Amino acid sequence: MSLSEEMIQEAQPYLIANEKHPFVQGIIKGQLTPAQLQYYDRQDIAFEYNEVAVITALVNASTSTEQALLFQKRLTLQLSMLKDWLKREPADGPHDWESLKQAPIQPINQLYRQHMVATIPTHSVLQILPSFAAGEWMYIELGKFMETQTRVETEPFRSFLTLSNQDFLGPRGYIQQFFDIIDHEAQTASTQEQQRAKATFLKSCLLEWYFWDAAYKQITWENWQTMALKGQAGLGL
Ligand SMILES: Cc1ncc(C[n+]2csc(CCO)c2C)c(N)n1
Repeated sequence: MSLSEEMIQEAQPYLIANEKHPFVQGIIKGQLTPAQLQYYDRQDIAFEYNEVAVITALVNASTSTEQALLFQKRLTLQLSMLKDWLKREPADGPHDWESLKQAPIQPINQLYRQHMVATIPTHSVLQILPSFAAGEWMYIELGKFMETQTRVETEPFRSFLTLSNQDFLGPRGYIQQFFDIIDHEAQTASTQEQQRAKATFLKSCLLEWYFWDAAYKQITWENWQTMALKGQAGLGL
């Protein structure tokens, strides 16, 4: 079994957990509050800007010009998707990049972002790519799952986790090309390096679950602070 096949196989329990998360179920049933949706939106735009740094690092760490061009193409797509996203004006007012810069990065988002950027100093495609590819893989798989569900057809739920851009899919789609690169790089890596890459992939899958959870519960530094200073024990969020 190739390294990417091992990653995908071992990530299955995380995929199922993500499918079952009340936020994902809430998208299906159209049962999320504007505050939950707004929290997700703000945190996710900031998350995707952080991905720009990770994709840029992949361009730099590429082991062939072909790889560099693929990552560069993915980087351009990321920036154009972000541009479209920022252009949208949700009901609660415009969210241009200037005002988003003021939005605080909340705890789980910070943890996930730092997990990803921590791979950058390795200068290794095998270490950096799984941190990023896992999130992309998870969204693609959740998109396929959504197609099997009878879901609410009103916005904003209808477009959420809906596979629209075909560039991600198929044998020449981004995700398959990323897995092919992981397997190519694994050929010249030690067992320890391969295991580390897999652990990074799985940790991103776990943090995907916590990203939904943070939005569902609207976890902020402020309510963390309140809980701590009130002296309450446990994860009672
Ligand atoms: C928490 C979180 N994880 C991963 C992504 C990445 N992502 C989700 S959809 C998409 C484009 C493909 O449909 C990409 C890159 C994200 N935005 N938020």
